[in-house]
Amino acid sequence: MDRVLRIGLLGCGTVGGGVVTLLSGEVDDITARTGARLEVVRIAVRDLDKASARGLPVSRDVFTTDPSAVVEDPDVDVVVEVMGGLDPAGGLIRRALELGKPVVTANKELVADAGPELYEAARAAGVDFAYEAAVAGAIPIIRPLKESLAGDRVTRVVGILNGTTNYILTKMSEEGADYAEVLADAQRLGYAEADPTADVGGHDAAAKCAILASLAFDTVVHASDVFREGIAAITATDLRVADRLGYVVKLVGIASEVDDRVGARVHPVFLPKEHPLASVRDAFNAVYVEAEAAGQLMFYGRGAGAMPTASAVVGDVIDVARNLLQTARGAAESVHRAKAIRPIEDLQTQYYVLLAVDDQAGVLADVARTFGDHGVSIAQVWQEGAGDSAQLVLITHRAREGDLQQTVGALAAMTNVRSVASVLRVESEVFAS
Ligand SMILES: NC(=O)C1=CN([C@@H]2O[C@H](COP(=O)(O)OP(=O)(O)OC[C@H]3O[C@@H](n4cnc5c(N)ncnc54)[C@H](O)[C@@H]3O)[C@@H](O)[C@H]2O)C=CC1
Ligand SMILES: N[C@@H](CC=O)C(=O)O
Ligand code: NA
Repeated sequence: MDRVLRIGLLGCGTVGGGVVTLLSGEVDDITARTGARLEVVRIAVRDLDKASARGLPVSRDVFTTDPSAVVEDPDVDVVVEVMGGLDPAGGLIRRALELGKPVVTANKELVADAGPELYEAARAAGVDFAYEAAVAGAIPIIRPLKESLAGDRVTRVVGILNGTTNYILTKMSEEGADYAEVLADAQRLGYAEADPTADVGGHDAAAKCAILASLAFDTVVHASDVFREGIAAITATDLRVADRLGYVVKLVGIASEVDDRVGARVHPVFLPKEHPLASVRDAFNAVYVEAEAAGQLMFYGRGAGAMPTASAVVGDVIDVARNLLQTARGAAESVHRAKAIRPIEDLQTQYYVLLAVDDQAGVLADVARTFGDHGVSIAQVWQEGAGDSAQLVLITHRAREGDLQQTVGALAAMTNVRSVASVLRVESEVFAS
């Protein structure tokens, strides 16, 4: 008879539902691969009636509204956390590890906040803590960074790390879709976080960027160390200008190490249409890794949605279950070394600046002088519209972010500049460090 390993799920929303579906649909294959039958025996949810009404292939008495009961249940061998948020998820995971139960999570917010403490708790308990689903959904990227590339020196990681925003930007630029309507679609399709401001504000991508930077550079980078801008301010004009100049607008996360300092940033960029990341559309994600010996690698796939995310979660469940059967642990995170965070002001890249201006003689000269006064050189400039809707579009040469920020401050204070409507970084084919 097959050995049975019993799974306790914390949360059964988009991802949890996918996990239950996957585990119950491929029983024979999963049993063969694991060496044990995996059975979901307890599931914590907020609303019992809502959970039962979903028609998932589990009996009603599996559900509870008490997540602690799942963790504490002696019948639960492996805990899968797919409820999200810092609390109570963090405390529940700590307790599960303390009880010697391996944990699988999809919670990037928590891993970016408390990852090192949780890895340490898992190490002390001699069990696994796995989080492949937390970054870029279905795409295997945690395991490649932690294991496959352990012999190499990663220098840079660039990723489209949020499906919701990539979906929104794709629909806005290709179909002229309305921002609010596409965001509602992304929510309906199960891509968005419970609070979608985490997606559009760049917080979700910043958490993922922090996790990738920590793994790539053997250090601890928290989400708060990641410079962050979201996509809420992107306009149809920005998308049109980008297109005209041969770019697409993408929200990217970029982590790099230069001279023992780690830079980590998430913001929208103008990306050349021929860059491999430019063709990553809809809710797809991609992570582009540069390593000294391996050269360039690109990982591509679905970064959000029930089944793609469940694929990564169940892969981890099988991994930790195999280890549990052998009373072994999988690869641990490397020992962290303290590294300074590189301030965004030190970044050097090109910029696109859109200004609403008074349509009068001399304004262009005044604007150009302001750029020049701060050491920022202009590569291209033209006027769009006239009268009350006059706008100046400027593309700079490579400049220091600190100088650009000062330029923007000075522009905003000019009497003939009505507003600084947009400022976006322009990345050439080789990303700036
Ligand atoms: N939706 C997606 O495409 C992806 C989501 N994730 C992550 O997976 C996790 C879950 O996301 P979703 O399934 O989309 O969220 P969701 O909001 O659809 O589901 C959350 C579930 O947890 C339950 N829950 C939350 N707090 C609870 C509490 N205190 N007590 C009992 N039950 C509680 C809810 O009732 C619900 O069943 C999050 O950490 C998210 O960031 C990761 C990758 C992709
Ligand atoms: N809300 C996230 C889900 C996966 O992490 C996204 O849109 O990418
Ligand atoms: Na992943």
